[in-house]
Amino acid sequence: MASTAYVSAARYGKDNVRVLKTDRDAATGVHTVTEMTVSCLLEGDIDVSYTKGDNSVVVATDSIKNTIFITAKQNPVNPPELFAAILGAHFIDTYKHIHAANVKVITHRWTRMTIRGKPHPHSFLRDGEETRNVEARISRKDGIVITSGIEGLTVLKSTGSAFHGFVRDEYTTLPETWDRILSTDVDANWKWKPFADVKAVREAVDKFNPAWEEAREITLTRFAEDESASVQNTMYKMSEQILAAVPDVELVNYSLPNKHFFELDLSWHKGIKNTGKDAEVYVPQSNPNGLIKCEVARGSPPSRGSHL
Ligand SMILES: O=c1[nH]c(=O)c2[nH]c(=O)[nH]c2[nH]1
Repeated sequence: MASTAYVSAARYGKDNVRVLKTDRDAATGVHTVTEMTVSCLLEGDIDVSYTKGDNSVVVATDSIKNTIFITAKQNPVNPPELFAAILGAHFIDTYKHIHAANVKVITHRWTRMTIRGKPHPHSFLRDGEETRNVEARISRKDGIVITSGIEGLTVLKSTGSAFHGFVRDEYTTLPETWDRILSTDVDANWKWKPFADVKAVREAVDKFNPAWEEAREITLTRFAEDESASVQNTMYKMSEQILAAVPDVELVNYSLPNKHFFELDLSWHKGIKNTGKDAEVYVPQSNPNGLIKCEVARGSPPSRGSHL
C-alpha cells in the first residue's frame, strides 16, 4: 500500500526520573540535598523507528534514564539550568542523528531544619509543594533555550483585592466587590535569551539562582502589597517587575488560578450577620476556578492592524 501518512513530529525519552543528590562538605560536615524529577525527550532522524520498526536509531529510554543518573553523579545539579543544559548537550554531542533534547527538571523543596535555634547539618523538611522548574531545549539548530520557573506556590490574602467595573449584561450574576479574598497557586516562568552552547550557560551560571530569588520575592511582595484591581492587573505588574530586574530574560509568563472563596449568608440563623463588611466565615471552592494567563515581553507591542 502506498503510504499516505508520515511522521510530522516525534519525540521520545524517559519521563518522571526521580533523582536525589547529596553534597557532603568534608571540611564542615554540612550536607545539602537536591531532589529532582527529570524528563528528557529526544528528537532527530528517528522516523524509521515509528514507520518501519527500525530500532537501530533508538537510544533506549532505559539508557536515557541511566544517562540522567550518570550526568547527575559527574556534574553539579545546581543550578538546575546548568544541569539541564549539560544533560541535553550530551545527547546531541554523542549521537549524530539526535538533533534536539527537551529536558525538564523539577526541583522539590528540601529546606534545612532549624533545630535548637541552629541550622541542622543534615536534616531537611518539605516546606510546601512549590517547585523550581527548568525547561531546556538543546538543539543543533537553535542552541540552548532555557525557561526557568516556579510552580505550586500557594498564596492567599484576606484583603487588598477588589474586582469591579467588569461587563454587566444578561449573563452577569457576580456582584462587584471592593474587598475580597484573593488566593492562587503561582505558576510563573521566565524565558532567557538563547544561549549558543553549554559554555555560554556556564558563563551565565551565577545569574540563575538570583533570578529565581528575585522572581519569587517579586511575586510574593507584589501579591502582598498590591491593591489588586484584578488577577490580570496584579500578574502584569509582577511580570513587568521581573523583566526590569533580570535583564537577560526576554519573556515572563504567569498562569494563575483564581481560587474562589464564597461569602456565606447566615442571616437565616438568628439574624447572624456574615456578609459584606461582616463576612468572617467563607466557603472555599475547589471548582470551578478562574484561570488567568499572560505573557509579557519587553518593548512595545507590534501593531496589530485594523480589526475593521
Ligand atoms: O481578578 C479577577 N479577574 C477576572 O477576570 C474575574 N472574573 C471573575 O468572575 N472574577 C474575577 N476576578
